[in-house]
Amino acid sequence: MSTAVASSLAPEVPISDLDPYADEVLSNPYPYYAKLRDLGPVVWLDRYQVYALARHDEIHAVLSDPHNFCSSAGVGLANFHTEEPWRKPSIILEADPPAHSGIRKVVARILSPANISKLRPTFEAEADKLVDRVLAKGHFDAASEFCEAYPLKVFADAVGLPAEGRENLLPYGDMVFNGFGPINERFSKRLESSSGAVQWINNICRRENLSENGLGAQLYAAADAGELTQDEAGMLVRTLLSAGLDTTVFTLCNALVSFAQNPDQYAILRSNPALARQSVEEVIRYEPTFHSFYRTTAKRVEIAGVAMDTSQKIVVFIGSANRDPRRWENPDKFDITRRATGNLGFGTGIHGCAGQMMARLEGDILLSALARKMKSIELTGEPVQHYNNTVRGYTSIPVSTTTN
Ligand SMILES: CCOc1cccc(C(=O)O)c1
Repeated sequence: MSTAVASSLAPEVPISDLDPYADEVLSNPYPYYAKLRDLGPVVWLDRYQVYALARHDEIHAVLSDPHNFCSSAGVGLANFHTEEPWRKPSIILEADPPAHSGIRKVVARILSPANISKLRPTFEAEADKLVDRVLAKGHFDAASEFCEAYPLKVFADAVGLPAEGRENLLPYGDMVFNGFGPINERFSKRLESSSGAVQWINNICRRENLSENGLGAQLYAAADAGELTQDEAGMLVRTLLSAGLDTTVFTLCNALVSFAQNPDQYAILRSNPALARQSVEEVIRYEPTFHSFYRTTAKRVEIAGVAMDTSQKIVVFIGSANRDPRRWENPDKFDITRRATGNLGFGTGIHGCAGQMMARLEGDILLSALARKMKSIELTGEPVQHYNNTVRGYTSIPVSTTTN
């Protein structure tokens, strides 16, 4: 049916045979994004039978309009109206108003700056310990020994997880983010190898396995107060563990690689560590962890004059919106002095990332701790890219560093 729709619209909608999930595209998507932007505001991806948006304004408009472009049919390629989800849909990410609103209110309170700022002293102490440890080595893998280690310690502690079993977290997140793309080999291989991780996650989200006063316990306390059911509280702990680890790990990886590849920018941060928070924003714009997400038309609707039928999947390339010259001056330059707020790296609207203040807190604290003690950083080998259908980051970043 969608092909018929597309072919009847074909004169209006440029068709592309791009495979956004091909390794060579994932390794450097930006030239492909530029081609998509130049083709037009709406493009038909023939390979996946979906509409694609690559320009900032149309993406911003779709993400800001949950009534016409819904999330309850899934925010990946799979259309929950016609296919079984591989896991129980998220009650916040894959939900629409009104069901979404009450749930979001509880999560927003628990992840609010007021609530998470209490974590700052602990996050700062852990950042100083980790920075001292890796700088004492001088040569280390900034991905495995630094960018992964920090959220797996501070965020997992904040949620209230026990120390053992955390090796399941990144593989589980990798599966979740692969699951927003096609059921390709990358996803199927991860699904086969991670059944243990799925069991572990489902078990660890249970109230009795979490610490007394962590973010997980606060979700169950909201259930005790009648704001959620106990089941919903458990599902939201799963949300925290699905969305809050791989994303911050890769954001920190992208920050370290961006600074190592732009030493002039690191020198600016070094001269003023208070710029750490602003530089996190520029990292999220320049090298967002999230690259693509989907919405589904909830009725017959038009974008940029293109008429779409209901239940049509639309992929929005967030990584392209953040490099759109129609919105950003010199978009391909990593520039921590620019005002990067308002970029779409955390999405926007009612589904804007609920954990963005947590991500900023971790990035701000770890990068300023680094900037105070590390004089320089340089790559001693090619960073090893992590290939995933939705998120971009690294699994290995060999570096050498000098201190004050
Ligand atoms: C914007 C990222 O939000 C996410 C990502 C992955 C899983 C979930 C969830 O709610 O389980 C949420």
